Amino acid sequence: MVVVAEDVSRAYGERVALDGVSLSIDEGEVYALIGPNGAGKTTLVRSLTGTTDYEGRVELFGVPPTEVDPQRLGLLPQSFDPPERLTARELVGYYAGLYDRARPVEDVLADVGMTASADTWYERLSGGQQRRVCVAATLVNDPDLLVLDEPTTGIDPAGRRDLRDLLESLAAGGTTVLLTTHYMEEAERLADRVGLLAEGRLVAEGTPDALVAEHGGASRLELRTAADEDAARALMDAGYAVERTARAVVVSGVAPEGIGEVVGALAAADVGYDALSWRQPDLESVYLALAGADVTETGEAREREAGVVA
Ligand SMILES: Nc1ncnc2c1ncn2[C@@H]1O[C@H](COP(=O)(O)OP(=O)(O)OP(=O)(O)O)[C@@H](O)[C@H]1O
Repeated sequence: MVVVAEDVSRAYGERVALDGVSLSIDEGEVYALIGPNGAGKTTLVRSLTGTTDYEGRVELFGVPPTEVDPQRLGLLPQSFDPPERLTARELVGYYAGLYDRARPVEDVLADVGMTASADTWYERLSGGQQRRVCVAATLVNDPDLLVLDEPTTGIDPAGRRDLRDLLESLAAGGTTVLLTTHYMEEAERLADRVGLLAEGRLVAEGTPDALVAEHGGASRLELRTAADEDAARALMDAGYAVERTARAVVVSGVAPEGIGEVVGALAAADVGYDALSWRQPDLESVYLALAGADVTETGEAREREAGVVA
């Protein structure tokens, strides 16, 4: 095991930020920590990397975090304020200089898509470009364990995809990755295992598929109609499990091949509708079921992605 945490707790005065968290991460594994604002993700990352005090036991490569060879660890903190009057190239070069064995600066800049802007002062880069440079700084020592606290926040979708590809290829080469993210889709696609933190506790952990199967619930078929009540009644009479939300009538547990029958039941009752969308449960459903709060990727965004069926 590369990372082992046992019963890790941390309080800030009266405020309990972490409450007995245990987890372990294997070599080459990508582990994503998700959870609402204030759940304790950053506190856990800081405990695991020895950058805050904690109670409990933490070992990285079999030793306490403060004893780990810095050459083996790459850490991207949530807030990272490097000197601003340095160019991206100078900054990455500066971090490379801190290690005995560093990767060529140009290679690292290319990894994060910053070759073209390498000579721009850090302070003149966009927020997303700055985040890319910070990620580059964590890669210079070619670490065996990468710990990234919200690496993709502020990065545009194409950049997020590039970074995801990069992390995937690093993991395929044996690098162990622990990251936190508010993008459920990112955790789902990238992580071998996901841990959901809520109020300082690890409330669920597993592969994305296992979590979805266990906690994701049923598929949802959403109907937008001016005649909510008539639609709901017609579908209930036809034996469907129906729920009304503020903006839609939702039928749960309909398989894709059963959508036609739902449409038929509406037509038989002479109820029209404006739009219909179907969604299978995913990691966002798990998050909403267990942690309940807002997520960055809203339901509407997911619907646009899935496309309106009819
Ligand atoms: N330095 C600190 N002093 C006091 N309280 C803190 C400190 N750092 C974190 N906390 C509290 O600990 C709890 C956990 O915070 P933490 O930053 O670990 O959450 P998080 O899951 O990373 O949140 P976010 O998604 O917003 O980054 C919160 O209630 C927070 O207010």
